[in-house]
Amino acid sequence: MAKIRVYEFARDLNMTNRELLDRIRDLDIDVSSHMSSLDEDVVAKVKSSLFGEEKDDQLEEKRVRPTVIRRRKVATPQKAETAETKAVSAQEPESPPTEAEKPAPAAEEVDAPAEKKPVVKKRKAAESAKIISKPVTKEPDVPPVKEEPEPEAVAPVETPANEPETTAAPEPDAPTADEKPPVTEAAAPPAETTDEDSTVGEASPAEPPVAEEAPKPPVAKVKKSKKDTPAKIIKLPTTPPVSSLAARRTEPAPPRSAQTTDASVSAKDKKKAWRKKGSEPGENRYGKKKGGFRKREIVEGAALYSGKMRGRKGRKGKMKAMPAGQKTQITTAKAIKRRVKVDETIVLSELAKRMGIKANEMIVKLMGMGVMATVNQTIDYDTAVLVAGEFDYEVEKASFEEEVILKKTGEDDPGKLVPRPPVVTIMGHVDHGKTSLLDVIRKTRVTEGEAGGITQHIGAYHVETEKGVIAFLDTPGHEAFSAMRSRGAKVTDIVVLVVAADDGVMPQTVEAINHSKASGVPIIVAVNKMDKPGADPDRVQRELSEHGLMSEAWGGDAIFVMVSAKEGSGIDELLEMILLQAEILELKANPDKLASGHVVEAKLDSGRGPVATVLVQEGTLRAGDSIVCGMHYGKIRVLQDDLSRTVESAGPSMPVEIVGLSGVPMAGDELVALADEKDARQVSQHRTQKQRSKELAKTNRLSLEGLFEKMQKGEVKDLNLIIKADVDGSIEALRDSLVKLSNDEVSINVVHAATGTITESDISLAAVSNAIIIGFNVRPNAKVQELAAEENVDMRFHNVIYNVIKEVKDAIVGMMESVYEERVLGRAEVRQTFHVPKIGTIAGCYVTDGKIQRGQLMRLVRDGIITYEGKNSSLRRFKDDVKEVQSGYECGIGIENFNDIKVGDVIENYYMEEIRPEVE
Ligand SMILES: Nc1nc2c(ncn2[C@@H]2O[C@H](COP(=O)(O)OP(=O)(O)OP(=O)(O)O)[C@@H](O)[C@H]2O)c(=O)[nH]1
Repeated sequence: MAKIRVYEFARDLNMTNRELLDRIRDLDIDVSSHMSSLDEDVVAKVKSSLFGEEKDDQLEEKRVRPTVIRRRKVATPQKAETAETKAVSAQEPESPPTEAEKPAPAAEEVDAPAEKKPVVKKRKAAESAKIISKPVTKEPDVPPVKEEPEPEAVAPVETPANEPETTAAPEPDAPTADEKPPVTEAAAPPAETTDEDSTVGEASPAEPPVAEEAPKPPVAKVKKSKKDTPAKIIKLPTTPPVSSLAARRTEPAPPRSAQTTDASVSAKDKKKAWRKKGSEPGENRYGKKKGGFRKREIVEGAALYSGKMRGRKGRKGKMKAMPAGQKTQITTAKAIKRRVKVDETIVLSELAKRMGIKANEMIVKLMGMGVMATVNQTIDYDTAVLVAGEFDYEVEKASFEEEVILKKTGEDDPGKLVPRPPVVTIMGHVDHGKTSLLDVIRKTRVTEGEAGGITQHIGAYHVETEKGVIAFLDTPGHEAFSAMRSRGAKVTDIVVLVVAADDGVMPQTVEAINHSKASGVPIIVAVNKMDKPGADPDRVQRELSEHGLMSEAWGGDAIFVMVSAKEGSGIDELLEMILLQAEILELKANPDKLASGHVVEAKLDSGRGPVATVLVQEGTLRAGDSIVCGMHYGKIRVLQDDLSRTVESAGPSMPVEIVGLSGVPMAGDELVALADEKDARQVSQHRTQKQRSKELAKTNRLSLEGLFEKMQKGEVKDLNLIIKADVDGSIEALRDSLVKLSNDEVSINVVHAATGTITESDISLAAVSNAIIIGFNVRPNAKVQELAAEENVDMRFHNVIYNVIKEVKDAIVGMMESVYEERVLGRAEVRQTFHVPKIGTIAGCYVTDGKIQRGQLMRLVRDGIITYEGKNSSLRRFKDDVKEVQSGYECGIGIENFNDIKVGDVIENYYMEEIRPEVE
């Protein structure tokens, strides 16, 4: 045998280097360190000395696990009987005296405290009796055991200095079968219990004498031995992983010398000892199935941190292996995922977001493609396709599921179709008597209430005649309303063309004929004003025949009816002809489904919010229905017929006014009722978004193209207009007639047109686009007026379309007559109203700005809309009549011939100043 180094020898003997060195030095052999080499004879000498000593000691072995047996030198009982042990025994009256004397409990002391040490450390030895009970009470499965406390009680004895080394000792010694007290056996917890459990269970049986263990060197040494003999320690599965960790944390290791030295004890003896513990070979020493033991292993050192054993402690303390963390992989989206859906336009940032790339990258790419775009800029579909292609993305045209949501069904089942009333549109030239004719039919006097005597917007009426029901659409007669008229024709079944017998065919008459023909709508000619002396029906027939309308009397198929709205003659015949024509048309609809129809007119009502006149074409519209109407949606709160009577439902061909929309729709917008309000909102939101993106894209394009155009045109000037009106119909009328005024020198553009009052954003837009604002039947508030003055924005207010057109026309041709410009004196807010008998309503006001003068012109503005224009009839402070009231004061204002004053209204006081045109 060659020389062997001390540490190798110690490892073979399962001893610590220090222990072995001590042994060797005890034999008077000179060794300097664990690295010293030992000769064969020295090794033999040491061995003999060691074996000789072992013979004195009892060798105790304990099978802790099926595969693990712990061996320990057992000290003599006399040595184990320390004073402390006795004390502990004395404190336990239940303990049989024999047990106290037994060496076994003392032997436990060596190991058992290892787990309990933290408790022991905190308390003095004198308190050990109290501490003793703790581990037992902690374990619900374990009944009070006399033996339990012993390890704790003894612990301080063994490590008087409370050295952490002792605490780190995790291995409870295996008691022999003989020594194990019966009580402990009964109380012993199952092997699967926690470390503490096992410690308690294993600690209770009789253990080898402590004497030899007690004076053992500090654990620091043992720790070294542990390091020196890693392989063997790993083989000992007694200590669960957590204990191993604890041992590592508390640097010094438990005294293991006994075990390590016993490692050489034959397996035969171990088995023998084991069999005594368990009644059956398949059971552990507690008679329990031993399956749980197999799973426990001691893991120490690097193994603890290896991926194999890394993991968390599962239920019952088992270590669950967890896969080692994987390196982050950069993946490329699948081809199917590299598709984005884009509407007609998309905001750049949104596209970048959908593609999962940075907006900056996209901007750079676009710049490379010659497109300058910012993050919030809208790009059209084609650009989106190109830029997405650069990033390997495909762009699909998003066909929003609007159709799916709206569930547009095809043809109705013929069995469900029932006859419906005809929808008749009355068309004709200005002042040929359309409204008068309808008046007679409806037997009302609508004409009188209209501003300027011209119909401003489409009205829809439901007329019940003796022969049947007819729905009438009263389209405005002015040329400006052509667009709306053509829209009206789409929902129209029959057109009644009114031609004044004394005037004959005029431009709008021809236009009406063309619209009707284009829509394929049959025409019934009503030759009106037959009562007039100059009436010449033959002339009308002749002129109309030139436009393809040949009367039956003249051998054609066009129906001509001679009427007089003034006298009411020929009306019945006209209605008869309409119903006859309707019969030929076989007009049918299915009333048993959700309604759909078109908006005839819409406005913002100060009290009711957005109000739309709709003509139901199919199905039945009911109060409470969820609807989507153009870009708006809502739930119908109120349904009213043309006579303002609340109705529950409206069937096909029934015009009704609806309240409950989120905004004011446009005339001609389609209305669809949906089963779910959520769907309605979704469709509306989608439409709004689409519209916004369209406008944004348009604005961007326009600015560039406009610049180019300007350069091309050279001297040509643009007149930009912003139109704000109370109702949509007026906007269309104004837009059409104003744009038509464009000539070679001036190009008129409507940059923005919307319903509602003039807002601050309108002023901003006018400022940047150098536009003139035309307010039709609307008034801005004081703040907006101030802003307009600041920005030098010209605002023009009118309530007759003709006047607007004339003003603009005159301005273009440079023939402006002296104009009267209004000068606002001041405004007062209505805070209270009083009714004074014989006088009417008096508004209790507070003058907010300027001053109010008696007898001056005034207008009543409610929610930005002009409700009334007239004069203030009275002005009082307290009971005195005054000429004027300055701002900051309260006053009472009476309005001439007007009593419908409400709290919150604003009274605007003004006068007209004549402005002479400047002579160039
Ligand atoms: N003598 C006579 N006058 C009529 C008759 N019908 C209408 N008028 C008059 O003709 C004028 C115009 O009538 P409206 O009904 O307003 O004509 P309109 O076509 O509706 O006009 P717009 O709304 O501007 O398109 C009014 O002064 C009526 O009194 C009629 O049968 N006989």
